[in-house]
Amino acid sequence: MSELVFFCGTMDCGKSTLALQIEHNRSARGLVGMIFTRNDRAGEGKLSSRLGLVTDAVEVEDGADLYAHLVDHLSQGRRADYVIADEAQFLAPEQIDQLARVVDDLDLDVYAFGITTDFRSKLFPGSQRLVELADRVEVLQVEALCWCGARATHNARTVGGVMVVEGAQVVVGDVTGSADEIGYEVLCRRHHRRRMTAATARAAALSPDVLPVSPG
Ligand SMILES: Nc1ncnc2c1ncn2[C@@H]1O[C@H](COP(=O)(O)OP(=O)(O)O)[C@@H](O)[C@H]1O
Ligand SMILES: Cc1cn([C@H]2C[C@H](O)[C@@H](COP(=O)(O)O)O2)c(=O)[nH]c1=O
Repeated sequence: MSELVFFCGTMDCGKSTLALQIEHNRSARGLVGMIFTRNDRAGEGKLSSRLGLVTDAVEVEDGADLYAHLVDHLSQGRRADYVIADEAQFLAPEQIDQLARVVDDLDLDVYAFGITTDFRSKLFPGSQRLVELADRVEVLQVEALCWCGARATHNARTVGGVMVVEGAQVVVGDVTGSADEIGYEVLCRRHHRRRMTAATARAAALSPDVLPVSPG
């Protein structure tokens, strides 16, 4: 029985790496995948991981019908034995419904990868629909860590290392942004709630206000 599986986690927890491994293992056995992505940091039509691996993919445009894309592809006599959709948080809810239809009507496994929540800890609409429709939701086991050492569960957006809570839901970026750029940092819930990033925690620790005062 084919499945719609949603592999999720914070940024930088290895989702794209796992997508590339699934692709590698299946193609090594002669299977052919249809790979979708949207807004990958490596550019249009790419699925990339921070480990340096990258593969070509179909860039999903606004309004694209993913079910129709598969039907067209197959009716031209071309193969697709399974489907991978990376950065699935950026897909529209209707596109997730189309992926579920690919599973049910075309009998193909669909593996979707994405972050569940945005920088304000609100669900992305595409991820919400995946949680609603997936046969299985798998949280990645290679956990990213907060600066405090706890498991990171939330994604913070930063400007100059300071967490921001205003702005558009979608801003493509990385966890290694330079100081004055918009970037991201993964945090535990406690530090996300307190808006305490690695930079602000370091600054607080260096502040004279929190240095121990010697008596006398
Ligand atoms: N230099 C490195 N050596 C070993 N592992 C690395 C290195 N750089 C990144 N990684 C691993 O890659 C993970 C990020 O993988 P990636 O697939 O790009 O994440 P995601 O798609 O979830 O954002 C990191 O959590 C880490 O485990
Ligand atoms: C939290 C958050 C993230 N994004 C963007 C930033 C990256 O381009 C992707 C996540 O990619 P990854 O492979 O999982 O690291 O999402 C965003 O647009 N809005 C957000 O709130």
